[in-house]
Amino acid sequence: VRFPPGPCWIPILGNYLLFYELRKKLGFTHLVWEWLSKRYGPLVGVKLGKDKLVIGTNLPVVKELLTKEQFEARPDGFFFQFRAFGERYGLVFVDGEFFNEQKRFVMKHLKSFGLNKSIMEDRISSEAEELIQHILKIQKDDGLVIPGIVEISVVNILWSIVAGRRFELDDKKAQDLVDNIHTSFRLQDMSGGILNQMPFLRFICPELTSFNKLKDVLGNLTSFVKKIIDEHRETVSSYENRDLVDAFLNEMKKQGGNNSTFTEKQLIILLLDLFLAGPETTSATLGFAALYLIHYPHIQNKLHDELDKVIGKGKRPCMKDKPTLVYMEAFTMELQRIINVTPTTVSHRAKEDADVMGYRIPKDSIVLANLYSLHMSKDYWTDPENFRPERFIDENGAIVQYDFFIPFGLGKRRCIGEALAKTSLFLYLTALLQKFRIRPVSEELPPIKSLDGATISPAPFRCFFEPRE
Ligand code: HEM
Repeated sequence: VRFPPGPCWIPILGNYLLFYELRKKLGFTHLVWEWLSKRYGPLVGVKLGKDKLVIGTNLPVVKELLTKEQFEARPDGFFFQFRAFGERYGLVFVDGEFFNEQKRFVMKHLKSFGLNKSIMEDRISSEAEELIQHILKIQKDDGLVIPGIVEISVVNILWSIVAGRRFELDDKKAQDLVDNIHTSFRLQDMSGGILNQMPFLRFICPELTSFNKLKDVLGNLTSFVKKIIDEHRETVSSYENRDLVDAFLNEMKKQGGNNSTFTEKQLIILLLDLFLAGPETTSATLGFAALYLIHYPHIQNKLHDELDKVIGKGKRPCMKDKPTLVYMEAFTMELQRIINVTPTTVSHRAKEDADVMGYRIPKDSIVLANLYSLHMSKDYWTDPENFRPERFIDENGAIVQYDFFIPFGLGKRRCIGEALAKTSLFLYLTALLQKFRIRPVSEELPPIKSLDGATISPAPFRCFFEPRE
C-alpha cells in the first residue's frame, strides 16, 4: 500500500520549494492544498522538510480523517514544543489521557461558569451593549476600523469566564493583548509551518521562519497570562471558585502529586490556547460580517426587516429569539461558509499506520482536513462563489443543514467553543443590526480581502455605524 498521491520530493526540503512557489502565487496555504487536490485527488500526500502531510479535500475523506480514532492525536515537534516550554502542554496540541483529562476539566468548568447558561447570555449581551455605547462615543465622520473595534469586546467574553475580568474597551493593555494574539496567527499556518518542518533554518534564515517574531509575541502572551495566575494565587479561596483559574489552582492543590496533569506550566499554556483559539476566530467572523453587509445592502435590508418584524426596536434580542430569526441564522451560516476563518482544521497526527481510501498514512504523519474545499466546492454548492444566505433555507422557510458544512470540524477534536462562538455571533450581530445600519465611508467599497495565517481574518477596513431611527 502506498503513500497518498502527490508531487515527487527531494531530500531535506521535500516538496518545500513547490509549496513555497504555490503559496506565493496563490496567497493562501489552503489554496495550495486545493490546487494540489485538483491535480492529485481528494487525498494528497506531501513532504515538507522532515514532515509528511496528508490533506483531505472531499466529504468521504474528510469524514474519515476527522472521525477515525487513529487520527485523534495532535502533532509533536519543534514548533509545538517551542510554544510550550519545550514540552507538550495546553489543550489544542496535546492528546491521549492528558488531553482527555484536561478537556473534561475545561468543559466542566466552562459550563459551570456560564457556557450554555443564561449567565453567559447576559454577559455576552452586556458586552455587545457596551460595544454599541463605545461606538456611539468614539465614532467620527470617517467611521471606525474593523475588526479592531470588536476585538477587545470579544476577548472580554472569554476573559470573564476564565479569569473573572473584563477590560474597558479603550484599555491599552487589552489592545496589546489582542494585537499579540492577532500577530501570532498571521505568523503561522496550521501544519506547524516551516519552523516545525526545518527547525534548523531558524539559525540560517530566522526571517523566513518568523522565529524571533513568534518568540516575542508568545513571550508577551505568556507573561500576560502568568501575571493573571499570580494575582489569582494571592486571592484564591478553597471554598469558592470565582473562575476557571481558581478552579485550576484548587485542583492543582488537591492533586498535588508528581503524576498530576494539573501543573503551573499546564495552566499557562491552557490559558494561552483558549485565548488563541477563541477571540481571534470570533472577531474575524464579526469583521467579515460587517464587510459583507456593506457589499450586500439588500441582504442587510432583509436582516433589518426580519429583526423589526420579529423583535421590534424596543426589546434587546436574546437566545430565545434565535429559532425565529431564520434569515439571520442563514446569513451567519452562509458567512461562515464563504469566509472560512478556519480554512483547515488544526493539524491532527496519525497515532499509528492507518489506511484511507486504499492508501497508507504512516505513523506520525500530519493530517489536515481542508474545510475550505468542502465549503467552496461546485459539486456541493453549484454556485459557491455567490454570497446567498437563501441556500440555507428550504421551501418551507426552515434552516437546511448540510453535512458538508462543518466550520467547527467533526469528531472528537472538533471545536470546544462552538456553542460559545454561535451564541456570541448571534447576540453581537442582532444587537448591532438592531441599533445600526452598517455602511461604507466612501463611494468606493473596501475590497473583500483576507489575510492568511493559521486562521483567516479580514484585512482592516473602515465602515460607519449609522444609528437607525
Ligand atoms: C467562529 C468561531 C470559531 C470557529 C470557526 C472555530 C473552528 C474550530 C476548528 C475548525 C477547530 C479544529 C477542529 C479539528 O482540529 O479537527 C477548532 C478547535 C478548537 N477550538 Fe474553535 N472555533 C471557533 C471559536 C472558538 C472559541 C470561541 C473557542 C473558545 C473556547 C474555541 C476553542 C477551540 C479549542 C480549544 C479547539 C481545540 C480542540 C481540540 O484540540 O480538541 N474555538 N475550532
